[in-house]
Formats: sequence, C-alpha cells, structure tokens
Amino acid sequence: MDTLKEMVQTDATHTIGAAALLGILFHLSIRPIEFEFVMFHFMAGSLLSFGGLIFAFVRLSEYGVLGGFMKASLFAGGFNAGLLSSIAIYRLFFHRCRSFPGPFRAKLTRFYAANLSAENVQYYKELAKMHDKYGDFVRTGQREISILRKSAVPLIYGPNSECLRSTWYGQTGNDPKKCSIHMTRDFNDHRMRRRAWDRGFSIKALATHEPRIKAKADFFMSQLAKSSGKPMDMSAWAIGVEHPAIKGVHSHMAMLGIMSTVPWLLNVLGSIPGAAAGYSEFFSFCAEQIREKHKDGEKIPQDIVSWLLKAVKDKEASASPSPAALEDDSRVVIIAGSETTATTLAGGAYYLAKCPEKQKKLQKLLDQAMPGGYGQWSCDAVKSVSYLDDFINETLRLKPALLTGGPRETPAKGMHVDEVFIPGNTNVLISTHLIQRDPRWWQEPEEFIPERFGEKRTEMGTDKAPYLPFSLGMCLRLPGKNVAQMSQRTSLSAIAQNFDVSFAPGEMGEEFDKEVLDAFTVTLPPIQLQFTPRKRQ
Ligand code: HEM
Repeated sequence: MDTLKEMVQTDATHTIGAAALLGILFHLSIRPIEFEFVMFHFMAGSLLSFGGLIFAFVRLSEYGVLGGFMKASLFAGGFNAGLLSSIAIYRLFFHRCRSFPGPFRAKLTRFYAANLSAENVQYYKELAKMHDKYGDFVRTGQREISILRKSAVPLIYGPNSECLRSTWYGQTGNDPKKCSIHMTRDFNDHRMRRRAWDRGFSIKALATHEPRIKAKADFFMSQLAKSSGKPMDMSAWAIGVEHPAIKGVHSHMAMLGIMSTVPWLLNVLGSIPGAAAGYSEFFSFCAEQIREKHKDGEKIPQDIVSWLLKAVKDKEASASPSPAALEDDSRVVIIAGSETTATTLAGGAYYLAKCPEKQKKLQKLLDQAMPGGYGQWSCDAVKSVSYLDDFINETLRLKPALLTGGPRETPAKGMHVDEVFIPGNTNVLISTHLIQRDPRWWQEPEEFIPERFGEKRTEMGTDKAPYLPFSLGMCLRLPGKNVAQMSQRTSLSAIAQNFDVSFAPGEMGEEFDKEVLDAFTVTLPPIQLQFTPRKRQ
C-alpha cells in the first residue's frame, strides 16, 4: 500500500499542475460557445475520459487498478480545479458584466439562483430583495442582468427588439426542428411558424372556440350551484378536473421551476435516458391527442392543435417542422393555455371576494347589459361591459400568471437602457411582478383599482406605465391573449352574474395573496371562497 502511495505521490504535483493547466486552456477555448448545449456531452465525455485514463495508467505503467484510479483521480481533480478557478476568476474580474452589482455568489454561478428558488419556490421575493439592495440593474447570474426600468420593456420584449431568446429556451433540447414554437430561438423560424398559429387564433377560428368556452363555463356554474354557499378551494377549482397525465406535469411544476434557473440542467437531465420518465404519460397523452385528430380529419379545424395539424397536412412552410415539434407545440397549448387561464380566473374570483364594492359595480353593469340574467348571456353583451376587461386587466397587473419575463440575449453590439450600457450577449430579463407594482409608474400600486384601466386611465397614468402580463411578443399579439380574454370574460361574467362571492369563514386571503409559488407559471395556494346564488332584484 505504501509503495502504491509513493508511486502516485512521486509526480503528483506534476500531474495536478499539468491537468490544471489543461483545465484553464479548456476554459479559454470554450468561452465563445454556448456551452449549455454541449454540457451533457461534456459530462458524458468526462466520465468516459476518466475511465480511459484509469485504463491508460494501468496499461501503460506499472500501476494496478487502484493506483490507476488514484492517478486518474488526481488528474481529474487538477483539471477541475484549473477549470473552475479559471471560470471563477474570469467571472469575477474579467467578465463583461463585472461592473454590475449583485450578490457575490450570483456572479459565480446560476446554482445560487437555484438554491434561492429551492428554499420556498419563491424566487420572485428574492429578486425583490436584490433589487431593493442593488438598484434597477442587478447581476443575477454570471451573464444575467435583471432590470427594473420601464424603458427596458420594449427594448427587451417589444416587437422591434434586437434581443433574442436566451439559452433558457434550449432547455427541452438543442434541435430547433424538434421543439415547440415557444422554444424556437431563431427569429425567422419563429416568425415563419407563427403563421400557422395565426390561423388558429384568427377571428374566424375564435368563433369556433366561443361555444365550447361557454359550455365549460355553464358546467362550472352548475358545479358552483351544487355546492352553493359551501366553502370551495377556488385555486383547485379553476384548474378543474385534470386529466391524470396533466396532473403528473402539474405535480412536477415546482421542481421544473427550481431547475430551470440553471439553463443547462433540464437539458442535461432530458438527455439522460429515462430521466424524463415522470413526464412520459403526459408526452404519450399529447401524442395520442394528435393521432386522434389525424383520424378525425375535420374539414374546419375546431381547436388550435387541429389548425397546427392542418398546416402539417397541407405541407405549409409554417407547419411544425417534425412530428416531435408538433407534439411539443401541443404540450405548449396545454400548459401555456390551461395553467395561465386557471390562475388568472382564481385571481379574479379572489378580488371579487376581497373587494365587495367592485363586485357590486361589476354585477350592476352586467345586469344592465343583460337584464334577463344569465339566460340572456352573449359574447357581444359581455364585450360591451368594459369594466369587466378593466377588472381582468387589473387582476393580471397584480397577479400575472408568469411572474418573470423569459430571459432574452442582448445583440452582440450590446444595448443602452437609459444611461446604462448592457454588454452584448448578456441575458436580460424583467420581473413582471415587480415592474407592475412599481410606485414610480403605478399610483397606489398595491391597491386593486380596475378603474385605472377605465375612467381613471389618464388620471392614474396607466398608458405610460409598464404592463406586460402577456409579454409583448406573440402571446400578446396573437394566440393567448384573444383566447385568454374570451375565456376570462366568459367565466368571470358568469360567476358575477350568478353568484355573490365572499371569503369563507376564517379565510383572510393572506396566504393566497402573498405566498404564491414561482414554478415558471404561478402555483397558487388554496383559497376558500363561498359562492352564494344571487337574489336578483
Ligand atoms: C391569462 C392567460 C395567459 C397569460 C397571462 C399568458 C402569458 C404568456 C406570456 C407572458 C408568454 C411569454 C412567455 C415567454 O416569454 O417565455 C406567453 C407565451 C405563450 N402563450 Fe400565453 N398566456 C395566457 C394564455 C394563453 C393561452 C390561452 C394560450 C393558447 C392556448 C397561450 C399560448 C401561448 C403560446 C403559444 C406562447 C408562446 C409564444 C411564443 O413562443 O411566441 N397563452 N404567454
């Protein structure tokens, strides 16, 4: 054993030194590339190299397997020490973002954000603390700046923005031909694919959604009527009866939220065979839905996925480029469409209960538009009640379904946000939750005042305030907003027409208001509400 130790220790310093140097050179050589995308290959390669080193030391020298293993370990240790020290020194002292203030550990690694997020899955609160401490520009990752400036909103998310989607959008895979539109990073590919979605959300297509949304609202009303006056957890009810496959995904949302703070982590896990087994049921469910729709062969597509399928069948340039991409698109429809709509509806019901005078006002206006009651409900009548939209807009201001906008990457030349220059190829993002409550732009920011989107618009300066619950890109301009608006209008008006909403005894709404989880989309704490059938005068 002693001889073995001697053998390994004799030239340990040289081994470690050479390996560390190699580690530094490796770091310098990979700096220009988006290493997140090859992280899995790097890890797999490292393991193979380690095995190869042991083999080489055993075969090419007098070491036994244990000696070879120790020698290889020394080499790997030296390499990693060199690599990590070089990365740390570079990130702290030479990185283009070095002048931005932020927590020390955030400058070194995104695992800092993952750690903060893992504590309570409330990274948005941590972000608020960082902005309080460091100001409007905070370095929240080695190359990530969180910004709280109104002027940054169009620069980062606007239709003419020069920023592109960051590596965060590479989490589900590296192949642009196999991913959903949401994860498509190339500007032109994205624009092309949007055309297929446009058709699914055109005015004509929306007409086919209307009766289906109304039928769902009717069913919801009948369920509320059954439990009339008894406490109900609105957070659970808004999600509705979940298909078991979708339930599986929802139960993993918190974990996804934490892991997605490190852009390459999900990518690496997804590349490990079997690691995504928890989602396999959901994946098969989506694939099955598409197969069924293929068989259906509807002449006029009745829903969004059918429109996407039609584009594939018609071999349009805008079609999802592969079966895998089409399935991923269908997953986006389910997750992006259901989760966001449900949390917004629960938020709306919460504000009906919290602000009885606003509820009364809404009910009065709905009654005026439809004097015959719910039996007289129509889309056009509901649209005429602009206060309903103001109510929904204010709900989305205080309770956006996505608390933080997805990170974007600045163009290589960098960009200015007011007086501050943000270097090129830097990830930038804006906290929707923070900027929509910022007192610099929003009067009485913590108060629920739907009138700020209506008659008090000018007085309260709403048009000049930053507002981006649908981001400023595609969800705002095309798909989500129209459908979301239609379903919010339908369900909220139906609730307000049929029921008086109040907090159940003992419910203060505090936890619902203050303790939401940031799991990419919002996960709501329970809220016990009472829906008492209205006595119409
Ligand atoms: C209240 C409801 C909704 C809210 C607040 C909302 C919000 C958002 C936001 C903030 C984004 C941008 C995400 C990012 O930048 O990474 C987004 C994207 C998206 N949403 Fe929505 N959404 C809602 C409902 C819907 C619905 C009902 C659908 C469709 C069925 C939908 C489809 C999409 C799609 C396809 C994208 C990706 C767009 C793209 O890649 O350009 N959303 N949504």
